[in-house]
Amino acid sequence: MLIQELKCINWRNLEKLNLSFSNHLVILQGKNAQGKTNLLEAIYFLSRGRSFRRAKDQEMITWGESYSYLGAKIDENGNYFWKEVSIQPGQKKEWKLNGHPGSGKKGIWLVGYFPNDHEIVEGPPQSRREYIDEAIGFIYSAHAALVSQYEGLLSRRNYLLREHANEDLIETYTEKLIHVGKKIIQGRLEYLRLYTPLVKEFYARLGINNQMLSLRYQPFGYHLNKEGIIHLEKGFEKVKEEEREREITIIGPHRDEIVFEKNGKEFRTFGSQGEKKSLTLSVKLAEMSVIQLIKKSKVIMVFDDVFSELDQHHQDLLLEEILNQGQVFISTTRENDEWARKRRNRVTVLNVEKGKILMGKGNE
Ligand SMILES: Nc1ncnc2c1ncn2[C@@H]1O[C@H](COP(=O)(O)OP(=O)(O)OP(=O)(O)O)[C@@H](O)[C@H]1O
Repeated sequence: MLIQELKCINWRNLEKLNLSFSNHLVILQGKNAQGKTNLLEAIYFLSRGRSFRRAKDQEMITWGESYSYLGAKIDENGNYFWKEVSIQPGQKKEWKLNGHPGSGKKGIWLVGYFPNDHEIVEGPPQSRREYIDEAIGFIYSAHAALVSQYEGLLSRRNYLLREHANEDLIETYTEKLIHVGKKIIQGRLEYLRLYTPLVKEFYARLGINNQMLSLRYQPFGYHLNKEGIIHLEKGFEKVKEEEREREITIIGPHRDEIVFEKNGKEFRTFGSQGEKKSLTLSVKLAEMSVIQLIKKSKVIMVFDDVFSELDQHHQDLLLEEILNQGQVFISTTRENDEWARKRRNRVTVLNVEKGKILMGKGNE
């Protein structure tokens, strides 16, 4: 899958853009605050239907303007389609596929890396749960629907516990929560079976190969045996009194943890900045690989400010890794990049300056 053309009108600080991409690797080079991230955000938005910044849609509109537009021509193994979105204040964003109304989530397989993704490794358990559920939900919309159903049930059950509601009614919600919760846990376990070896492989390939990296699913307050049997019912029985006392749902997939360890020590606490960055990148590259395996399509990747915290050796390893993948957009403040110059037949360098995109020196 490739973005062949990209059009932006009134997208954050970007001037009206009409870009076409011939190379698989596009490097957006520029000083701080020029619009590099805004361009990556536009590409991400077209694929995932929202900003990676979790910003409101209206924030995308250039200050002082009344609408925003994005459009991309996508090449999917020789089949072409256009995906477009328009945003206007006070209205729902409008998606079009080949000129017809469509869904924002359909069509473009993409994985993004942005600096706030370090939360996946260093953040609280919730960051990892949200990340995994979103990664699965991007491939299987049924998983996203289950997560949203679970959140609704959880909120209702917590309300009933707070209100000391009728026991039968609470139990009805316990059953529903267990039913949906098990499906979510099963989905996560299945995903992790495919995903874990890939994370380890990329982590080693990015140059950190003298460490035993492990990734495990840690259930909270219930037993999960080796065959993947989920004993949520017994778990709920055990915490019944405590739940009534604390007036909140204590166990379930909303409390589980996905633990990354290096040599048996938790990564979150013991990883160096560089190691954490390499792990976050491995996590994203593995996500890309899973999509490729399942969807049988090359995945577009966007990497924002990817080089900071990595030494030259690890930067080069990453670039070599990336060059073997699908279409990749990278933003960097590195100027006149030696690496890109050496490979200019395979790399397009674009300079981003005050919202304008200019052909970079590496292409001359
Ligand atoms: N809706 C908007 N309208 C106009 N400008 C905006 C809007 N939203 C953000 N900006 C501005 O866009 C500018 C560029 O932001 P961007 O995050 O793309 O920078 P960047 O080139 O990635 O820089 P850095 O290297 O510092 O991350 C910022 O100065 C920001 O204030």
